[in-house]
Amino acid sequence: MLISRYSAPDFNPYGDSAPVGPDPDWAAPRARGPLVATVALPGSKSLTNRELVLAALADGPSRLAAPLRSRDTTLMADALRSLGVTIEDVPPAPGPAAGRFGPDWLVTPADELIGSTTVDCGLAGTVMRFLPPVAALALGPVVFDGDEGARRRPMATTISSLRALGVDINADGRQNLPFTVYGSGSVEGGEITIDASSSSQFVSGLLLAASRFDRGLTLRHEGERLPSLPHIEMTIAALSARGVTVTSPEPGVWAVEPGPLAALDVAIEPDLSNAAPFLAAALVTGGSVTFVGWPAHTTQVGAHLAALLPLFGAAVSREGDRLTVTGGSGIHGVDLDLSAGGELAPAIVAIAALADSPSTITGIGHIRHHETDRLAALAAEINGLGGNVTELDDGLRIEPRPLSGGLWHTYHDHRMAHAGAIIGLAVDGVVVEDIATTAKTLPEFAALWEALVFGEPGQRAVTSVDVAGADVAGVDVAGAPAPGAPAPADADPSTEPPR
Ligand SMILES: O=C(O)C1=C[C@@H](OP(=O)(O)O)[C@@H](O)[C@H](O)C1
Ligand SMILES: C=C(OP(=O)(O)O)C(=O)O
Repeated sequence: MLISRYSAPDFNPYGDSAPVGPDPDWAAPRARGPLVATVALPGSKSLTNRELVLAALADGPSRLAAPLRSRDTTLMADALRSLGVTIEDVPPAPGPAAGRFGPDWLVTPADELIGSTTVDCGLAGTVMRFLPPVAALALGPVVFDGDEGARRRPMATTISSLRALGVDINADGRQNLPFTVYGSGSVEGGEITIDASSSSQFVSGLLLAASRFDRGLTLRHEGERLPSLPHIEMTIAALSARGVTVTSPEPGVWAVEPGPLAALDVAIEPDLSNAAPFLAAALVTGGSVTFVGWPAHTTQVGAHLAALLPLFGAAVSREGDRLTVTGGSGIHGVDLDLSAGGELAPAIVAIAALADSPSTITGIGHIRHHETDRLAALAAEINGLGGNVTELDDGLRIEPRPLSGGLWHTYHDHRMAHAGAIIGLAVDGVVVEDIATTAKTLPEFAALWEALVFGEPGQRAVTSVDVAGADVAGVDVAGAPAPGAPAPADADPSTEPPR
């Protein structure tokens, strides 16, 4: 049965006496037993923002089915519109996800990209690193700026690489936002060497636009590390699907042939990185969470969760497009190199903080440059609840300790909010600051999480956040633990930090 309890804007899960409305501080719901639920989530941020850029540079209109509607993707769409691209809501195309995630986006490229505009990057790495190469193809100046936190994110490689390609940029001596790209309508292209140690997005941003450069691009990375390789593979796969020839003659080198980008209708996969907190809930509460819409093949790094969560003690099974994570044998510490999937780190570290033995997560020095310094933020917040987390140069050492409630700061970071919610499942009195920050990639997060924890068995909670009448995302709450599921977290010392 469909119910709309959680879609009511003034729904208050804490009872009639508690305040309703946009309280920025959110009492993270505590699980009183194993959570058993089925979850469906909206589209991937990384896929939506790549396909928006590629569709804008293509040789004809492209339809994006089930795109993510969130702050990061709205900023991308608005920025492309201001460069002259038309992006309209259209009725969903027939297909398995038709209408489930609201209207499709129809992207019609401009005859000529126009500058003389300002791009608000918000805090979106994909907007600030993917769009300057596109702006270089426009005619006229394009100013790039963003949130205060965005002005701290590294941009030196974007600035220097475009300059090496002959593009005029005025950054007033800064290596960060704001800066102005003076697009001349074309980029000659050629061969350049960059250092993408602090973000794979520098590579993806150049590759996405490179087939539109007169001579294409040969890009070489030279630096101490190259994080988030799956995201670069996602870029290459998206380009190949549109007929662009991309090769990687050796690790850290990519060559993009000049030529047209084909128009293409694309169905956006659900966001598997945003699945992390929901799947973690199964592990933390000894319950069972099924994610519906898990792609058979994907370049999303969130797919690694199916291999990562068993390292902590979860059982993972798969039937068609349903991936089920079941907890119950406790949570065990892990030693893990997470360089391929730094964006999964906040959820992974939150799980590790509730484990029965220490964990060391390495290979993630670059996440100091994400929405916030995630190594410092995770250490500060877990330690603030009584934990024992030590910052390493490129990671964290987590020695689980009994945790107690308190304010969990989020630093404008959606995944810090997810991490606080995970810990709040097992610890009384965790209050997550500024839960609205989750709108960066999943505006429905709090509603879905409340449905997961407070939902009445057998009922379905849906949210319809920004598309009237659309079933944007949902949680089905099951009546009983899955067969073989363990006792409630309250009764399981391994998931219940003592206090
Ligand atoms: O290209 C992308 O869509 C992304 C690449 C990664 O960036 P980093 O390489 O900076 O970690 C990832 O963490 C980010 O969430 C999204
Ligand atoms: C690092 C992230 O975002 P961004 O795309 O802004 O870099 C993230 O979503 O975890």
